[in-house]
Amino acid sequence: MFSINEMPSPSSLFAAFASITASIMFFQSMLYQILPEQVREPLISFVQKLFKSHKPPTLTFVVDAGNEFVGNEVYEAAGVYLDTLRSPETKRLNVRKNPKEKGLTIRLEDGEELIDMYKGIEFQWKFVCSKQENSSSGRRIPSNSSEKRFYELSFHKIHEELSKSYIQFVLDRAKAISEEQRVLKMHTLNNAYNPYDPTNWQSINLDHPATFETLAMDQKKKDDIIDDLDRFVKRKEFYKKVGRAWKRGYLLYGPPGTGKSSLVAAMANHLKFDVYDLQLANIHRDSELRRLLLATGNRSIIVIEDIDCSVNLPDRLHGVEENKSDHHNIHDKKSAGPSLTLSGLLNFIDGIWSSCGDERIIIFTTNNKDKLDPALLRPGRMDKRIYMGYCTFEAFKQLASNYLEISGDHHHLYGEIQCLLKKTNVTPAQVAEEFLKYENADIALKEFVKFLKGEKMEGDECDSKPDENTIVMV
Ligand SMILES: Nc1ncnc2c1ncn2[C@@H]1O[C@H](COP(=O)(O)OP(=O)(O)OP(=O)(O)O)[C@@H](O)[C@H]1O
Ligand SMILES: [Mg+2]
Repeated sequence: MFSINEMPSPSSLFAAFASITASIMFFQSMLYQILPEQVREPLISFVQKLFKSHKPPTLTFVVDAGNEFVGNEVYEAAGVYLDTLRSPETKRLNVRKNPKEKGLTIRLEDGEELIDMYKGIEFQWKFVCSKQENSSSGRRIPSNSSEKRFYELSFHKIHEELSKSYIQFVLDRAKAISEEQRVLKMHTLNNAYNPYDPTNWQSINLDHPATFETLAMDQKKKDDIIDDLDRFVKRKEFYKKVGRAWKRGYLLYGPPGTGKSSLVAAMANHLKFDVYDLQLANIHRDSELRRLLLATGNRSIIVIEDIDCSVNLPDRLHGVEENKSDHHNIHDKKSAGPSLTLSGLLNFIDGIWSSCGDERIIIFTTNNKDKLDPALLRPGRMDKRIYMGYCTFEAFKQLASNYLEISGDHHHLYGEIQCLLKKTNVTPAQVAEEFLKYENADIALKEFVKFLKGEKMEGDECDSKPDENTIVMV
């Protein structure tokens, strides 16, 4: 490039250096685009090793944990994301178990390094845990610790722009991973409920096994609910655009034992939302209701079970007047002042409170829809009403598959059972109860036929002769 007696100037040296660096980068991105995934990473890392002597200028971001008041999302995300990258060279990891979580939390230990490839470019992570000698130096140190923990993220200087999209990628991945690992919580009101204590919710892990797969319900209805939920969670921008609070109300109604509570659990498991079980009978005033609702987290389902009988809410129009006249409001007798009213509840459903949070689902359950105040059922309050009815043949087959491991539509008793179910009002809970009594599927079904005959209402007889060839089409 230069003749012997012609010394290169510093600027031409720098230009040559920059052009070599750019060529290497270009070569790497080309490799990234044209090579199949399996060989891409090893080849690129080989090329990088080849040029290792040619030390590129690096830029290092320090990602610290924040302080006790304001955390650092990038730090948290890095911990979660890096746990999914293991290098064969990793020697030490920090393992913890939070009593409230199911799994282990595994993080890098001091000095451990990892290399990640993003769009063909190398990003190097290092975890550092440094002891703080002098806590009066004015630097930010968590008050209960004399250690400073942080990650160093290093990369070639020319990739500063790309590093921002890489950090966004890490944040997004960590969010998705956390969602997968999320342990759902069931929040209930404290036993020693105190209306003046804002921390009245107590939580336990929600380990309800009900899922949409195991729920006995007609498939079309199930798909309709799943679609509705999925549409709701991905429409944040839409709700904002049309000026609506991002919430959805469901009313589940039907006889006892038809799966209303099971459906709530299936919804929570499907969406990975926490559940807040709001027992209205414990709440005395609208202000308490508001306080409790404000203390609920995002991505949650607020459930009010048996809305028709949990409280006797004063009528919306007569509200306080009725309380004063000592009508039949149970709360008013306990304390003076405005008690919990239907309008308080309606305000909350209408979303006045919802500016404080996102993604809330509100579910009311009842055995008697007709007893509800029509104001509760107005469109926009309860967006969807779902009837949970007596056991249909399709629901029965789902239960037979869950409890007796019978799959498909074939069993010589199915024809008779289908006929009997049409003439009987049995709930899925009763069917489940019968199935639990037997371990052998054939015996269970035979006994179940006897049970149905006992429950059967007057009407046509069903053919009780076993028919080996019955294939039931649904
Ligand atoms: N549709 C269903 N699918 C699967 N299991 C069901 C279904 N319905 C009821 N069960 C079984 O019966 C039990 C009781 O059902 P669940 O508590 O969901 O009924 P519910 O409609 O909420 O009753 P209630 O009106 O008394 O609150 C459940 O634990 C479950 O085992
Ligand atoms: Mg229930």
